[in-house]
Amino acid sequence: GQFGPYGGRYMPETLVPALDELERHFKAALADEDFWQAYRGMLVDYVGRPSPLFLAQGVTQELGGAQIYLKREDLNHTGAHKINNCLGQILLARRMGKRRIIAETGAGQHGVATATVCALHGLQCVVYMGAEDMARQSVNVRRMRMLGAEVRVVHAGTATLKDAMNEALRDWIAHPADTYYLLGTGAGPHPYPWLVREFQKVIGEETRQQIAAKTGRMPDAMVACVGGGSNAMGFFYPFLELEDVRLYGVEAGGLGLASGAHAASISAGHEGVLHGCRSYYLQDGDGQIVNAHSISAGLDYPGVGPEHALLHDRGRVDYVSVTDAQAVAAFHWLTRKEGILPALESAHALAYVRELAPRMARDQILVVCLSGRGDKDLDTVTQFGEEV
Ligand SMILES: CC/C=C(/N=C/c1c(COP(=O)(O)O)cnc(C)c1O)C(=O)O
Repeated sequence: GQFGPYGGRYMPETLVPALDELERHFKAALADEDFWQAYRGMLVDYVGRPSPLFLAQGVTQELGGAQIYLKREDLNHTGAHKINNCLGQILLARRMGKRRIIAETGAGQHGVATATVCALHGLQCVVYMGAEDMARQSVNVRRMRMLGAEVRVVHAGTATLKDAMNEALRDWIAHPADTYYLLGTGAGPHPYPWLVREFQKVIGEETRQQIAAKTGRMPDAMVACVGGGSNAMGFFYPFLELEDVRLYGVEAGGLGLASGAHAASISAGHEGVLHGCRSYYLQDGDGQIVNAHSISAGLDYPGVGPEHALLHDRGRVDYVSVTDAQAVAAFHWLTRKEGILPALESAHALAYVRELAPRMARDQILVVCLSGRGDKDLDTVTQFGEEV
């Protein structure tokens, strides 16, 4: 694999030419300064980068510990970090002459970002989305369709992200020549985990420059939520070499790890293969993938990217989890304290910040990746409150 024993491309033979073609074009793009100039230009002029690094004084005072900075990926165009990856991959798709773009989505943020770059470039867009996720992220379904994408409902399995990814891969296997699969997280067959990290590391590169400019130092701790792992990996990657910077990846603890209803692939899973990639997955004794659960559609996936699996084994990143209830509480907390509505996915990172910050000294620095905005989650959060 590309990440120690993890990664690889465990896919049907019919996809090998498409994966080889993608890797060849990505390597050529990596060496093409014009490609990166075009990509970086769009990040500034279209996405609105650099995203702010905001010192959240309200929550810092309340918790009485570390200085808490928020990396505001929620302020990007389309409302999350997903656009960073989509802008890079759509330029690749054009280099490859592909006119039909497909994607999977769970929270709908990746789906909206894919539909956005397809509208921008006049390309056909098909997004696969589980029926469960279409219901709980309905505002994003409407945005995708308004942007001209065809949203295809997936009823199989739990009708969530894993099932949407199954259908997207089946589509690609059936149309490898004319179709580009715009994969939305740091998972899937090689070269996707590497490629997505390269298009998300701008988050961490900006953070490193911003925190140095604001404080003259590096952070003592960084926190990000982990679904497939792309916002966390993009955020952490430029800091991996700085051993004194503690890194925390927060998985979805759902109804609690003991309940079995969660999506904590590293905390409660083990090595296996899914969607073409060797990594950590939630599996039963026979190696069958078990259903994941999370209140947040974007974390509701029974696996994690291979680079996180390696960083876990090496002990470079601590992987923790918080429950649905803790995430919802953190959603209300940031909203009422800082006037910022976080995505439920990002609220998992914030819930862990509430535990970690008080354990740190006042002169220490904690940075958290606010991966997206919470407009899409208002109904979910309201309904959760009624159930309690
Ligand atoms: C690609 C499937 C995941 C999706 N979203 C995942 C997500 C995540 C988790 O995905 P990763 O960063 O890749 O772990 C975190 N924050 C927000 C705002 C998200 O929307 C999506 O479909 O929008």
